[in-house]
Amino acid sequence: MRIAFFDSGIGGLTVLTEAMRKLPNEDFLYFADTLHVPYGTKTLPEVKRYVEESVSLIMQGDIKALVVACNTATSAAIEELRRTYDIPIVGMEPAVKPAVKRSQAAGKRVLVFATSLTLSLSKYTDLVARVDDHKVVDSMPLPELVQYCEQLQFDRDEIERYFSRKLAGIDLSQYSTIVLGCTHFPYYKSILQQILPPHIELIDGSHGTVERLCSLIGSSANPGQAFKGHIEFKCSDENPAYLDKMARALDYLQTQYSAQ
Ligand SMILES: N[C@@H](CCC(=O)O)C(=O)O
Repeated sequence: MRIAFFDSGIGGLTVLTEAMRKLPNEDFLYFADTLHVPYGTKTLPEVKRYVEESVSLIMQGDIKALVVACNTATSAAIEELRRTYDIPIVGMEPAVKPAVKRSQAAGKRVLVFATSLTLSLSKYTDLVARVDDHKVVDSMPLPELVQYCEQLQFDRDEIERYFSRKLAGIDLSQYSTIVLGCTHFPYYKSILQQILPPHIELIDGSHGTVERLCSLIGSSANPGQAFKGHIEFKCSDENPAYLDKMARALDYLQTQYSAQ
């Protein structure tokens, strides 16, 4: 039986990469909803429907656990999925709580990057209301970064120009922590580390999500071993070129990891 990963596109591969390191003996199915990517600029009813359709296809296979490796899909539909299927389902949400803790120790603010839909939904606004006692959390949607990522645009100069535009007018010295609240964004971790002031720490949810997966499937993390499992890639429009893109994106992430 395999563990399924699901995202609108290639974003969830950032979480799969972490799972391959921690669970090197598992087999995985990775499903991208290429018919409807991006999710983050669509409406809640649309995304709910796309997630339900995708997950019903995924569940036709021999699946022992599902990772919704997408903050937007999690915010929109995780409760419904958990009501419908009785296998372990792990979702993702922007890592606001640990970010607030770290920023308070430094006396600084937190900036959350996510999709427009994630930032507008109650799952996120309730989370911020719960943990942001001192009103230090600011949020910024980065829809273009999802598009760049889907085009495998990893050119440092291009991305640097994009962030200069986005962050113009923001005093980064006030921030200690940036939360990457969309699974497409960790592709840009090393570029961001080069272009942001060095005191800013980037955090994302991959590590916590895979820890949660390990505990739900009763498997202890086994890092350090080479990955020996099998990965099947699928996408909703069944485009062979996209399957190839997923393989290239996964290679890119593995190069990034091994360079760290
Ligand atoms: N992977 C993204 C979804 C991006 C999109 O489809 O707009 C997330 O974690 O939110």
